[in-house]
Amino acid sequence: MSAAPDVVRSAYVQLAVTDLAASRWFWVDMLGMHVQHEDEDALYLRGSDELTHHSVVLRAAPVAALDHLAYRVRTPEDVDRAERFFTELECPVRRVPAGTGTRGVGDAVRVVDPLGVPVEFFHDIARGERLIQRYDLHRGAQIARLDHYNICTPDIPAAYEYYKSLGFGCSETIEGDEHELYAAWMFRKPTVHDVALTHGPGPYLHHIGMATHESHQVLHTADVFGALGKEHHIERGPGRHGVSNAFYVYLRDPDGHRVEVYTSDYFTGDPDYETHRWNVNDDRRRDFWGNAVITSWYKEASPVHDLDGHLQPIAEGNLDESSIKVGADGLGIVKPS
Ligand SMILES: O=S(=O)(O)c1ccc(O)c(O)c1
Ligand SMILES: [Fe+2]
Repeated sequence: MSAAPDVVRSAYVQLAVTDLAASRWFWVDMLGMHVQHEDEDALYLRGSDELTHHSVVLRAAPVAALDHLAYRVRTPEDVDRAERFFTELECPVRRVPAGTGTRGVGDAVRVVDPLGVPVEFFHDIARGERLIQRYDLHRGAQIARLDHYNICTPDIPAAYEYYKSLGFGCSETIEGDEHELYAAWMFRKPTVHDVALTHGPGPYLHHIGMATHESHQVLHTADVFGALGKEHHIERGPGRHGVSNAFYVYLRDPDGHRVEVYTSDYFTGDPDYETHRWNVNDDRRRDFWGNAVITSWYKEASPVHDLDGHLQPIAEGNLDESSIKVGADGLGIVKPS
């Protein structure tokens, strides 16, 4: 097997959205992301800490879905490595030469990975103005940066092994009494995760985690949605996660794409970092204060495209979660209350 590409971090997401103006209100006016470029077809957005062209691309389309996730790799040669690695896995692979793909991004390769998720690997990307201390431009949720992706997949052990083969570490897991794996948080950058794997029917994009610097920004975000009578965009929280220890609120954008405003997780960069393991019956794992998790958080997620923009077929999860009450993990069967 050829060497895996050296992934640096989760870098940007491209979402298909059905109303660019409504999306602009949510992602720019409410979340406070900065517009790097916009035209009638798409918005290119980034957080205040981000020095590269964008971390979120919203593309006008008739159906809402994930176009692709994107990982930045360490060198241009790692784009070639990615092409070889996924070709050997017999995944759909497409080279996207500079200037033919996403605005601002150089030479890239797009694949449908073994989990059925469309993913781009790139190195070269245009730079943007340094906004870290442009406090005059920091607004809304004051999003600093893209932090992670959460994907729903029917076979967590297989997904875990796949991401391990890409060199990802594992910060935390949720496991059953017999150590069956319900969820795993995997990282390349030294924080809790670049990607989280959640058991259930898939492939789906469960959410995009966007980081702010402080928990008061999470609370303020919820207050502003409430003040505007837009509280229906708030799905879960604010609260404190067990896994990751982050403070969070989950929002749904106008198309239902789930966005987590997330802050205060922790460093995972030591070479001997050990995975922290939660039991699926510990009610503090998803919300450290034991608050139940709303059913929609388990049952709803964004469909994903293949490399030609067609929706991917969905496979059912392979773990029976019927014995676990709501607030467990994955997209479990919800027992009537
Ligand atoms: O709900 S969990 O505590 O499992 C959790 C932890 C970290 C996340 O980013 C997340 O979305 C969910
Ligand atoms: Fe998250």
